[in-house]
Order: sequence, then structure tokens, then C-alpha cells
Amino acid sequence: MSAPAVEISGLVKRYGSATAVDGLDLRMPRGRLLALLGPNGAGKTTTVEICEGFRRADAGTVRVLGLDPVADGARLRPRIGVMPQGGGAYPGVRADEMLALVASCAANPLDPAWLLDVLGLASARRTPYKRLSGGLQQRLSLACALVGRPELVFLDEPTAGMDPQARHLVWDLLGALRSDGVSILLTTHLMEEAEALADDVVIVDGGRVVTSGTPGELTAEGADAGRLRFRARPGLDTELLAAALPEGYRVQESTRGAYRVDGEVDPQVVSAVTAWCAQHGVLAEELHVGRRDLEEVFLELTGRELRT
Ligand SMILES: Nc1ncnc2c1ncn2[C@@H]1O[C@H](COP(=O)(O)OP(=O)(O)OP(=O)(O)O)[C@@H](O)[C@H]1O
Repeated sequence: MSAPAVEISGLVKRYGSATAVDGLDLRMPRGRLLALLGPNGAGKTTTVEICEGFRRADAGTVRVLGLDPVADGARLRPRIGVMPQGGGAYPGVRADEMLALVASCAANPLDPAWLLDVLGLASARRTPYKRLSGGLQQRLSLACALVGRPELVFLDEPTAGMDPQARHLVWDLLGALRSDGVSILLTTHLMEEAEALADDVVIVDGGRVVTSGTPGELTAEGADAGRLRFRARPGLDTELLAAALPEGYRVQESTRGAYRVDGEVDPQVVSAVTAWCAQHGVLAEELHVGRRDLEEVFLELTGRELRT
């Protein structure tokens, strides 16, 4: 049986007296898309850079495709693709030159022209790197990670700084790669990205895994079944709203402008909430009954917001 795409056990990484990764465990089977989700400074980049062989662990073991990223680096590198955070290239290199250069290092590369086209870079192919917008630089960096037909790709915040259209284009491409059996580990602090793409989500905070599972498992209703949630202007008088509901219901502003009604929800309660909002000139947006989202999962586990 082939080794997992990534297997991490008890990983620790310190920078001076600060512990960036603090005993992290993770197992990623092949052919899946795993999202490492967490706020800024959670230790995502450090973890990924150790997997890529760019940093050394202080403790713990890391195996990537069954190999040690440092000791077996030469065997591992041709099999993985890496998109680092922030990218980077010689400022004067043109997009097509850059991709052709990376492709020339691979045994069986994809057609660079095709990849530029798929990523919406065809019209910018002659543009020097320094004159590409941040979003186009990101796309070129993604193309460089993929052109060598890797079995496993590490993408560090692949859609950071992209507009929604480009983000969806990248999501579509990642979905297609995953369908082709490529293993993908990406970091993100966008819960929408994790929800849209991931087979598995690992939520990290303070260098540790807070929870993990499929998006469906993490947001499963459980004790939360039937909760009513909505968004509105921050600072609503939640006690006043609760007083307009039948006995026993509680209302909380769980994060700024995000409200949650605790108690069994029936049509009368939905009607009472919207009527109260109407009386107070409040537009209740995104009103829904049921599942929580990953943002709420993180908040409930850590008491803090994912978005920082
Ligand atoms: N080279 C470094 N020297 C010192 N401290 C560092 C270094 N790189 C990261 N850190 C610190 O380690 C912690 C984890 O950083 P890391 O970049 O791994 O987190 P992250 O989850 O990727 O965050 P972000 O989403 O902001 O990229 C942070 O407190 C960060 O300041």
C-alpha cells in the first residue's frame, strides 16, 4: 500500500523563545484536498515549509509521500509542487519565460502555453514579472507549482489577494486536479475556501490542531440542530429580541453582526424574529436555520474569531 501523502506526528518548531508549531499531528491520505485552516500566526506556513524541506523541525516526524523532506529531499522534490506564500521571481523575467524555465526542470511537464491559458495568463505572457498585478503573480506562481505534473502540491494561501473571479478560476482548476488524483495540501484563512474545496479540513491555532474532519463532519448539526442564525448591524439589543420570543429562547451576538437564536426553531419563532427586526428597522440578512459554518466552529472551540 502506498504511504500517505503527508504524515506528521508531534511536530514542534521554535523561533527563539516563540513556539510556532507545538506538537502538531496530521495525516493526509493520497488523492485528497486537505485545507489547513487557521488565523494569522497559527503555524500553517511553518508546517508547510517543513513538509517542503525548506525548514527543519525541532521535534517530531514528518513524512511526505513516505519520504523525509530533508534527508530524502532530492528524491522528493521532483514529485511535489510548491506555491510559497508571496511567490517571488526575478523582476524582469516574463511570465512565459518563468514558466518555461520551471517546466524545463521537470521530466514530463505540462504544456506551459496551455497552463497559461487555463489560468487566464495568456494575454500577460510577455509581461515582466514586476509589472504583473499581485493576483497575476499569484497565478503564475500556481502555474509554476503545477507545471511539473506533481503527485502532491503544497499551496500556501493560493488565492490571497485575488479578486472573486480569479479565485473561482483557481478553485475550478484545483477541483479538476483533485479529480485527476493529485493530492493537494493548501493553507488558508478563508473558511469559504476550505468549505468550497476541501475533502478534509484541519483547523490550527497556536501551533496545534484544534479540530479536524470533513467540512460536513465539522459543521454537523448535533446539539446545534435547528439553530436560527442571521446577520444584521452590530450591537442589536439581544435581550429585547429574546423578550419578543416565547419563553426560554436566548439570543447571542456570537461575532460582530452575527446573531444566533438558541432554542428549538419553529415557523413562529422565525416569524417573531423577522417581525421584531422589521419593527426596529433592522434588515436581517443571511437568515438560515441549521448548520453552523467553519467560522462558528472555530469560535466555539477557541472563543476567538477566525478572521483577523
Ligand atoms: N522566521 C521566523 N522567525 C521568527 N518567528 C517566525 C518566523 N516565521 C514565523 N514566525 C512566527 O511563528 C508563528 C507562526 O507563523 P506562521 O507564518 O507559520 O503562521 P501562519 O499560520 O502561516 O500565519 P499567516 O496566515 O499569517 O501566514 C507566528 O507567531 C510568526 O510570527
